[in-house]
Amino acid sequence: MEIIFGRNKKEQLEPVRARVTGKIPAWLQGTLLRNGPGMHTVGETRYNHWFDGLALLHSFTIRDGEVYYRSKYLRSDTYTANIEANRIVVSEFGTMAYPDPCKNIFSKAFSYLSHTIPDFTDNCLINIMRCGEDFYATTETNYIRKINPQTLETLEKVDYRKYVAVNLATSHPHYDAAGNVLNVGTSIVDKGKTKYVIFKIPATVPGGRKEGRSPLKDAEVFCSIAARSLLSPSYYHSFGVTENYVVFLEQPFKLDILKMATAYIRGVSWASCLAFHGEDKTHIHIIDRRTRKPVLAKYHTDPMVVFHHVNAYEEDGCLLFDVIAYEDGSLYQLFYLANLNEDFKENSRLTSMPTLKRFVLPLHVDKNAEVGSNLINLSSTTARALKEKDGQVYCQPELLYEGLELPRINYAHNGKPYRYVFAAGVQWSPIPTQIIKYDILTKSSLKWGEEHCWPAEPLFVPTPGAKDEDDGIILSAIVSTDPQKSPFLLVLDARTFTELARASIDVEMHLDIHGLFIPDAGWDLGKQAPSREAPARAAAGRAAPQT
Ligand SMILES: CC1=C(/C=C/C(C)=C/C=C/C(C)=C/C=O)C(C)(C)CCC1
Ligand SMILES: [Fe+2]
Repeated sequence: MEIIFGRNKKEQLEPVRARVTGKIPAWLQGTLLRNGPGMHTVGETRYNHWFDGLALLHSFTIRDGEVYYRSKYLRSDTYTANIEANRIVVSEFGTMAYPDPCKNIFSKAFSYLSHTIPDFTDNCLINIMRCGEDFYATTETNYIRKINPQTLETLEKVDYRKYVAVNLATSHPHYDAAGNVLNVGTSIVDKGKTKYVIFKIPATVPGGRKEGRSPLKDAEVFCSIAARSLLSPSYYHSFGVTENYVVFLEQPFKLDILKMATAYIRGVSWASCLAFHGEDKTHIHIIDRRTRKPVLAKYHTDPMVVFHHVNAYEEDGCLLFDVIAYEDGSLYQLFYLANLNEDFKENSRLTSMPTLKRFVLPLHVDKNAEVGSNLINLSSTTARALKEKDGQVYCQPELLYEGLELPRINYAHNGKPYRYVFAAGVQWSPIPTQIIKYDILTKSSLKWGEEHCWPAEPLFVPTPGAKDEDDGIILSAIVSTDPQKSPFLLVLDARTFTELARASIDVEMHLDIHGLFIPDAGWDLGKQAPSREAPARAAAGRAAPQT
């Protein structure tokens, strides 16, 4: 398992042409851009956790039935500092690092103090975010790194704190039809308050964006939600949106700020400051996007841990939202590299299965409804919302499917009624062994799987002009545990889940986390790729994409 997880991957700077078997649809032209950890040791030092690894970007450029692969380490400040020192000098999620090997007691004390309020890492290894014509590698701290999606070069370091007061922010933003970004971050003990801040980054600005001006300059706070506790805000990894509402879960998986403030002195990682509180509830916050204020009703459910929201929408006066839920916070424990070794099957057993759950909330709570009555009357679901004595609403979800993670949908249906969830299928371990298409309407599923194959998050790309929700293809980067088998990009027909093509790559590839597809039509050729050939010309010459 060392090969898949703990071993450092080589970057592939020159695009390599893949061996394509089957037929890639002619309309599929663009770049699949992905992010994930690639380097787990620096010099003699090693990271403890898989989420600590230095970000390795990789891309698959699909042009006229051919696929070109390349990869490059994100040149974050963290990467540069580590490489220069030839050891890990910046702390990550599961590894606390000590920059200066302190020579005397005074400098040691000073060094501790200057780290009480930590400057987090810019090792943006989780996802890719699009802001107008710009692309950023993202993690969950206050930093994002602009990248060139074509050459995978690292550009500016952006500190969210310069534009909105957040110390942490998700790497799963939402986009509206115009490309405006909506995201959530946590503002920790700022002017005596800890809050969750929902902010918007406009894709364009009136009069056009000036060359070199960061879209972040035009970011605005949309709304904020006071955290229930000043010193223990919830940890969250994503959120949901409908046409008129934002769904934010304040779950009992919490960061302990006092523990974080003393972590450096105590020699423990950020991960050790994160804990699940099974005795607490999960509070469901619903913000009206029109008034930018929380709705009056108070909703809650049992303690759970959600990393990924799938989708949310409104129907008949109700708000429905689907999430992948766990019964506790043990998932992140499974990714310690010490467990991801030969005894991996034993050490990485899921104690709580990731389950697709549907919650349904009444948007208006009838004052006259009886205490204990179910406020949901939708024939499509068994989810319930019970009125409580104090007027609060207790939500009981419908269990839809067990054993799936890394969910994706046809994003044209984001915030709207939808039917299909594309996800990675997991069984006994958090590592996906299948790709699943789950049909919420018929409660049936289709699967793709192959021996020794570990699929990445399956991404849906719609056929141009598609009318049906599943008219499109699924892209997933597959790594293999069999050293004889090359990694490949899999192209599935999203409707039937049959394989259309695979593009095998004869170079090393890493297991990634998240990413996005950039259709060629979406390129602003002038800005993004000054030296890039027009797609038609590149195709004619059957050349690898130019840099
Ligand atoms: C560095 C750092 C953090 C990093 C969290 C990370 C890196 C989470 C990764 C999650 C993934 C990959 C989930 C996959 O679905 C925290 C906890 C926000 C706290 C502050 C410092
Ligand atoms: Fe995620």
